Order: sequence, then C-alpha cells, then structure tokens
Amino acid sequence: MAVKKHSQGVKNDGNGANSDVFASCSFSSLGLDSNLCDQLCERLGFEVPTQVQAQAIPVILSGRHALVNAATGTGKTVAYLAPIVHHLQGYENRIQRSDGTFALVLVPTRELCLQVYEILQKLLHRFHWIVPGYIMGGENRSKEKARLRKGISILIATPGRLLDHLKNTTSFLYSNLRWIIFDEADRILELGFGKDIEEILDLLGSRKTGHDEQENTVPRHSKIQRQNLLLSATLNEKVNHLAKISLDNPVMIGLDGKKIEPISRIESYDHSASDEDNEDMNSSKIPTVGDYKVPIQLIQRYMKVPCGSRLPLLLSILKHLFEKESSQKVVVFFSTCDAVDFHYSLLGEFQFSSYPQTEGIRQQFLGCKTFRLHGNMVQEDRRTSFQTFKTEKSALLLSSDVSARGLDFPKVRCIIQYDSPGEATEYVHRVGRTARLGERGESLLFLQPVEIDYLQDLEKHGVSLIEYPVLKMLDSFPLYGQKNLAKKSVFLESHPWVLCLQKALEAFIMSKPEMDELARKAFCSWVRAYTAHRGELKRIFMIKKLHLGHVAKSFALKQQPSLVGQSFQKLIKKRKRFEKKNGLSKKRRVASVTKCRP
Ligand SMILES: Nc1ncnc2c1ncn2[C@@H]1O[C@H](COP(=O)(O)OP(=O)(O)OP(=O)(O)O)[C@@H](O)[C@H]1O
Repeated sequence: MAVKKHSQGVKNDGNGANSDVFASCSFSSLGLDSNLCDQLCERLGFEVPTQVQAQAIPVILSGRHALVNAATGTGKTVAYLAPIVHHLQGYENRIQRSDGTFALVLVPTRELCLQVYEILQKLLHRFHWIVPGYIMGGENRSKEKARLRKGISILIATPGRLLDHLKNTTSFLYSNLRWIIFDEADRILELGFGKDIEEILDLLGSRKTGHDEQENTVPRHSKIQRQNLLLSATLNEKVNHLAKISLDNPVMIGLDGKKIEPISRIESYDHSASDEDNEDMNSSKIPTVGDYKVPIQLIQRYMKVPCGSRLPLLLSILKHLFEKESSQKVVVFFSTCDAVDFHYSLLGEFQFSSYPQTEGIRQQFLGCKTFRLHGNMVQEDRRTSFQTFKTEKSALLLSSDVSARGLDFPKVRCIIQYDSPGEATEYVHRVGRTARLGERGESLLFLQPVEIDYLQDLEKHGVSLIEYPVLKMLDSFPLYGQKNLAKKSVFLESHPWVLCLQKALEAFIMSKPEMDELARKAFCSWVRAYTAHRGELKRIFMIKKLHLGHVAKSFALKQQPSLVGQSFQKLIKKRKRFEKKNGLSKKRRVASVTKCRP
C-alpha cells in the first residue's frame, strides 16, 4: 500500500518548526520490535519518532505509570499505542481472543474513539492475532456485546458506554487487563465523567485508596501488573485527583519550551528507587504551570467585532480565506449545536450579489464544500461528516466543541473561533486542530469589544494573540463593482460592505420561515450558553453587557425574539441567585462591569 511519508512531507516547510517536533533517533533505537517499526513506516509513513514519542516510548515500554503532557498534534497517540502493541505481539504464547481485553483506552468523544481505532488497526496489520475494537455511545449495544464476548485485545471506549458494559455484559473478560490509558484525561473529567471513571477504576480493581495504594493497583482478579497512563496537551489541577487515584509512582513527561524535557527520566522500572524519589512520584503532583503548549509555528490572531456585525464578518473572512487559497480546510467553532445548524443551513442557501439591484447575478456566497459536526446529530451523520471532512482536500467544517479534542483532520489551515471557547484549555485544543506536527496554521478568535479582557486571561497561560487587520480585509471586497467605495469607512460596523451584507442576510432570513425558525432557536441557545460561562470568565462574558438586539442581529434577525426576553430574565435571576450564594458581591460585579466596558 502506498502511504504518504508524513515525516518527509512536513519536514521542509521552511519555518524550522519541524526540527522541534521530530527526534534525531529511530523507532528501533527506542526498543520497539523491528516488525512494528516496519509497520510504522510502511502503513503509517512514520520514519522517525516525534520528540514526545522518543521521550515516552522507552518509559512506557519499561512498565512505569506515566503522565504525558505535550503540545497538540505532536503524536501522543502512537506514543502509547506502539509500546502496548510491542508487548502484546512479543508474548511467548500468542494471545487469543478468548483471553479478553489486555489494554483499555478511554477517550472523551466518539470521533476520537474512531480515530484511535483506525490508527490501531494500521499498527496491528502484521499482528492479526491482536484484535482491536471500540465501544461508544450511539452504537448498537447488542452488537458490541457480541464483539466483547468474542474478545477484544485492545479496546477503545468512551466512559459511559464502558461502564454500561462493565456492569451489564457478563461475557466481557478483563482479568488479563494490563493497561488503562486516559487520552485527553482532563476533557474526560470536564465532561462530567469523574464519577464514572472512579466507578470504572473500582470495577477494574485499579483504584488506589489512600492507605493501601500499592496493593490496590494490582487487580483483584489477577496478578498482572497494571500500567496506567494519562495524556493531554493541557494537564492541570483537574487531573490531579485522577492521577492520585489511578497512577502509581508515575513518570511525568512534558515539553519545556521547544524541546521535551523529562520531569523525571527513568530508563527502566526501578522498584528500588530511593524513598525520596518515590515520595515525589507518589504525590502525583501535576505541575500547575500557567503556560499551555501551543505549536510555535501557529499564527494566532483575534478580531474585535461589534456584536451586530459578527455575521457579515464571519461570512467575509470565510470568503476571503477561500478566495485567497481555493484549496484549503477551515474549521469554525460555535458554542452550541443550534448555532452550528443555523450557520450550516445559511451557508448552504444564502446567495448574494454586491450589486443589490441586479437580482439575476446572485450566486452562492461561499463556493466551498461545507460540513457540520455536533453532539446532537444522529450517529451515522456524525460519522459521515467526520470521515468525509478528514479526506477532503478543500472544505469548511462548522462544529461545536465535539471536534476540539484530539481530532486529527489533515491539512487544516485555519481555525476560527466564532464563539469564544471559555476556558483557556479549550482555546488551546481548538487551535490545536491546525499547525499539527510542525505544519503551518493560523487561528482567528472573534471577540466583541466588551470581551477584550479575555486576551489577558489567555496571556496568563502564555498565549498571546495579535490583532487581525479586519478593515484591510473588508476593503478588498468590491462593492457595486468598485473597491474604492468601501475604503472610505474607518468603522467596521458602518463599512459599506458590512452594511450591504447584513441587509442581504436579514432579507434572506425574513424570506425563509424555516431559516427564521433556525435563527431564533440558535439565538436562544446562544444566550443560554453565554450565561453559562464559569468562574472568572463570568466577569468577561457577561450577558448584561450585551445588547440583545445586536445579538439577534448576529443571527440576521431584525428583532430580538420576544419569547427569549422572558427566558433571559429567568436566566439573569438564576445567575444572580447563584452569585449571591457564591459570595460574588454586588460591588465586585459592578466593578468588573465598569472595568470591562470599552
Ligand atoms: N512519528 C511520526 N511521524 C510522522 N507523523 C506522525 C508521527 N507521529 C504522529 N504523526 C502524525 O501526527 C499527527 C498528530 O498525531 P496525534 O493525533 O497522535 O497527536 P496528539 O499529540 O495526540 O494531538 P492532540 O493533542 O491534538 O490529541 C497525526 O496525523 C499523526 O498521524
């Protein structure tokens, strides 16, 4: 099978980033079986390991528990899969399906489940006796039961469905379980799977208790030594608890600036490590560093856009990107599933002419293929969108945060965060869908003038953005056939192109009742999502500071839907009660409002 050589393909892009991504050693020098190394090269096109692979593979091969923290798109998946395959293929007595599950990989989303499964299938091509498999929400339970009964050697799972089978599928055999891996560990917890995970660890006999840690890491039903691994580009305090209850004496592997520097470098599992060492490891303290690791070659920008002009600006930047480079992939992130649906339908149908009088020459505003992905879609559509966008050479994906973690869409050039991500971790993972493995990439964050303090929040985590020259971009669109006409405006909201586009969008929505319905629904969800910002972010993303009429405009609605007025009032009251209960004083609330006003 002819496979594109990734490492060659991305090494010479001229920006120097790749020398920091790849290590100067071979896979075989890391201790991996030669057949497996050939497989990595032939099937996956991986000639040399990435830095994080070079660092993690020997540690994982040694049997140590590990916590791996490396930037997005640096190859963490193979860093944990390759050592598992290495061990399993090397067992003297070939493993059989009837031996049940040896390794369990837990992931937060269905798409990531499928993605890891695909990579695993490729890795196992020469080792047909090792059976890969997945179980996840949205799939047929009975079929999964049947597969589990037959036996799956390496199982990828989402937590809810795994727990379901652990409790209800008696034929699911895991007495030989040796590895438990948490990929995107922090996200699994953020999605509220904390309790499920604890129950899973309990059921698997892999949960440590405070007093008898060593003993409890050995499964109740077998004498097999467990090895647990936690991985993410953003490990933070949230993962501390999981690390404490699941990792025993872990090695921390992380990046320091450009190069990976081990926090603890251990060549082999040394049971006789000094007490001092053990104390340090056993505390499983995840460094609460402020800085997140964003690919160094990624160009990060923000665009300051008044609420009422957001929609024409989004459409304009997309048009600009696809006209500048007709063959490219772009992902736009929204805060809600309804917003994804609305913008998807809008882009599919909206036609425009910059000569408003000449109806005849209206054409599709964006000529590119457009896909959508969010958690409310039926599983089959979700799978098709994900797989098709992956293979397209040029396309646009409109998505909720379901795509933010771990997904590896090749050749994505630009990430647009139309709705702000909230936590800085989410920002980092969203932009991490581009600039993967040293490739070039750009990101653009939409911020309203009242939200501009969010930049400071990102700055606290070592993430700095530069402003996008938005007026220059708008000036490039000819209006009534003339470019110069547009150039006179210095204010974005009164720019002739923006005004003309907004007017056309509003007319379009008014003319289509089904679009109007989608717009209203999206508006309501957007307001709800906006009020749901947590902690410190509540002071930046404050619904009270927004003009709801302008928010409605951003869904091309001429008027704010009245129905929402009531539910909005309810939300405000609810939030006030919450703030009172949590001691956020009126004084502080007022102060934060004043500080954030433009
Ligand atoms: N050694 C290698 N040589 C060439 N390409 C590689 C190598 N290792 C991984 N890749 C490719 O790099 C890309 C990113 O890998 P992967 O998805 O494992 O990154 P990640 O660190 O898990 O990212 P994220 O944090 O976003 O989940 C994939 O396309 C993968 O095929």
